[in-house]
Amino acid sequence: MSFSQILPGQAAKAALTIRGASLWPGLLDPDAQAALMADVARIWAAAPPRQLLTRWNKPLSVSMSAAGACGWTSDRRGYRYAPTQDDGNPWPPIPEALLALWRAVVPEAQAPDSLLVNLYRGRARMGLHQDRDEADFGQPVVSVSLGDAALFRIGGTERGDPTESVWLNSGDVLVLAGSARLAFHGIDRIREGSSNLVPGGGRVNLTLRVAGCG
Ligand SMILES: O=C(O)CCC(=O)C(=O)O
Ligand SMILES: [Fe+2]
Repeated sequence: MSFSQILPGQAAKAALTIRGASLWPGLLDPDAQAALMADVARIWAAAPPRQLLTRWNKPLSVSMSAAGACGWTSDRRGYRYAPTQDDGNPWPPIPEALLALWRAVVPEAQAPDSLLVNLYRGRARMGLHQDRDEADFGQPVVSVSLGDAALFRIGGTERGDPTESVWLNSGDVLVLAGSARLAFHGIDRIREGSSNLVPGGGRVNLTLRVAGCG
């Protein structure tokens, strides 16, 4: 993939901002999206997606997998980054194409040590939340959308702050950094069948973070 040639120029100029978050619509072309989907299939072969339980013993509607030195997980003990899968196996590596994308869009940041792979099907959604299980909020969060479109909502650093919504489409890249790093955000719904990129349908979201385990 040719991120290293295309991206630095584009990454400097192509962003829209929404509540302080940077959005690059369509940064990944269809070939890059298909190659990333093949990377996701390899991650799923080593770490199958599953509906994690919350502290309240309720399953999340999104199915999750992970890659990297640690993987975000949830169970009755709460949310955390785990150094291995439940069966003790290591998480698969973060795909090289995503590491290259990270370097292109957030060149000043430390390398990511964790990738969360979210699968949304049917009525899956993600309630408004902050990403705050990481060690250093000075490091950004980079998220890539693949497959069906999703209605993304973002507000401020207080739960009651006003929010704005935008449809995220396949190939879009979003960065939460600076004042938006701790912004509340979530996914209200997906538009099922709006893409056929994901085998079996739905939407995949890839979120790269510096958890602090690398
Ligand atoms: O699916 C998305 O676009 C957002 C996912 C997210 O916010 C998260 O996994 O923390
Ligand atoms: Fe999040």
